[in-house]
Amino acid sequence: TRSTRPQRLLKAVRKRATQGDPQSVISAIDHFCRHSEWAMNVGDEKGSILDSVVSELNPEKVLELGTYCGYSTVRIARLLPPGARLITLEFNADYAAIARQVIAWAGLEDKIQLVEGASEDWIPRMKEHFGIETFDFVFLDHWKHRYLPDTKLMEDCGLLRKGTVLLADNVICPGVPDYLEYVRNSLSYKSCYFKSHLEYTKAEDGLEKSVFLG
Ligand SMILES: O=C(NCCCCc1cc2ccncc2s1)c1cc(-c2ccc(F)cc2)cc(O)c1O
Ligand SMILES: [Mg+2]
Repeated sequence: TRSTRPQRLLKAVRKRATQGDPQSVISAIDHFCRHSEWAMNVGDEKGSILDSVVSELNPEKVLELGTYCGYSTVRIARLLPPGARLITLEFNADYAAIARQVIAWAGLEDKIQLVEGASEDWIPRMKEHFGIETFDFVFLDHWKHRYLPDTKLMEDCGLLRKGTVLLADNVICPGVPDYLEYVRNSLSYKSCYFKSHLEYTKAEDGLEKSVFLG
């Protein structure tokens, strides 16, 4: 049967990228998505904004909601200090299987824990299951209708602390109006918008960075 797009993306990584070299994995995926097939990775333009937010924060404990093929997982993990840990949640088992292999090709398995399942099921179990107190950084890139309920769930589960940074992808396209309204009007967040473009296209999109004030 015909291969899937994530399978073809992984094949391009193995063909073009060097094992143990995260930057070459990132470049290989961007090349594949620009020249072969579009895929919903955060991409190189928004990815540079993601890089600068992570580099400035130097987080120890990171949560990513929505792994897909592991592109942003690799982007974030390559910048983390030794001993830092990234937990990434993926609902789709086929995506998770590809992401594990992309992460392994980049040589970043030791920093990353990929968990299969739904955010609403796993967020309440983070503390007891992973021994997590609070997260320093959360990257939201999963179902757009789950950004707001999962943010409230993280608040209720005590997973956010004063200064925790939430960075949300796709706040314009596909768009997350209820989430934006919440983080921009809530007295518990300091929020700002980084204007950019939908990955590999000219359409407007952007990232919203929101600092939890406690
Ligand atoms: O849906 C998107 N991303 C979420 C995939 C949902 C995967 C999930 C992960 C997970 C983990 C835990 N719990 C529950 C879930 S659900 C997405 C879509 C577009 C797009 C933009 C324009 C288009 F024309 C067509 C697609 C662009 C993007 O950057 C995206 O991120
Ligand atoms: Mg996205």
